[in-house]
Amino acid sequence: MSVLFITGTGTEVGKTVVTAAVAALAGPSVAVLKPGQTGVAVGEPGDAAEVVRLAGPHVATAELARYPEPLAPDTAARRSGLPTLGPDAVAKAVAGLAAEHATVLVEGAGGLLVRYDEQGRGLAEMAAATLALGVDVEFLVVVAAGLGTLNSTALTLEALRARGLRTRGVVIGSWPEDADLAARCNLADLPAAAEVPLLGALPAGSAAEGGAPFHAVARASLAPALGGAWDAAAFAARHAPGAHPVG
Ligand SMILES: Nc1ncnc2c1ncn2[C@@H]1O[C@H](COP(=O)(O)OP(=O)(O)OP(=O)(O)O)[C@@H](O)[C@H]1O
Ligand SMILES: C[C@H](N)[C@H](N)CCCCCC(=O)O
Ligand SMILES: [Mg+2]
Repeated sequence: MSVLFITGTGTEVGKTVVTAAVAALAGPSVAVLKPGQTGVAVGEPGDAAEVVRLAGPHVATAELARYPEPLAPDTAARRSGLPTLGPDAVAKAVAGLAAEHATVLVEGAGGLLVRYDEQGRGLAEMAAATLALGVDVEFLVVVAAGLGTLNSTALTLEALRARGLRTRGVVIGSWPEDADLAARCNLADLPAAAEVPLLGALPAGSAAEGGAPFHAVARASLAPALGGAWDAAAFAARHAPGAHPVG
């Protein structure tokens, strides 16, 4: 059983798409938990539904709190009068899912230090509470492709290390079709900035179609089993200007 907390260097960086890609490759026993969903009304599809659309109906999903306004969970809870979500409730939910599924993916809202409750606790505290229950946890950090990502990635990894939290690697959430010089250099420089491996890059547009096409893109875009090295040079060659990439 493996539990991966999926965070990012910010919001809209591609965490949901990467969560779906990891779920697509995780085999039949996989669950995705979105502890706090914001900006989505009751009954509307949120990130968990998007993962199922992309990865398939076999993915079990759960969500613990939902707030209508597209804000940080703590802010959205305060403005709506709905209860905040604390790390212990999330840890219990993760442990329950981990007892039933070989792979559990937990997608945060926004970046790592986004606050979910009045004490300012968030995904890092949720992971620590899960570890305290005896469930091993690693992080996957979803990062941007272009100029600026080296700093935001290094800051996020520094914050994880300062909290004693382990990171499996980083993944570029959306690789642009017309990658510029900075993006292409970042393929080589991200591992040094992050001090963990670059495990893949999801081409922009990957979320257009779910099911088999998405599974093919996920297979072509992520290191097998998110372990070992990922061939960034081959990826760059496949996505070089004028190339006709497959995934
Ligand atoms: N590789 C990709 N291919 C296609 N669309 C993408 C890709 N990455 C991100 N997007 C699109 O960009 C938007 C933001 O992506 P996503 O929802 O994954 O961000 P997020 O980091 O999960 O945001 P949040 O903090 O709200 O959870 C979505 O509309 C998504 O479809
Ligand atoms: C609404 C959005 N899509 C996310 N769910 C919430 C992102 C909160 C980001 C807070 C911040 O870092 O300023
Ligand atoms: Mg998301």
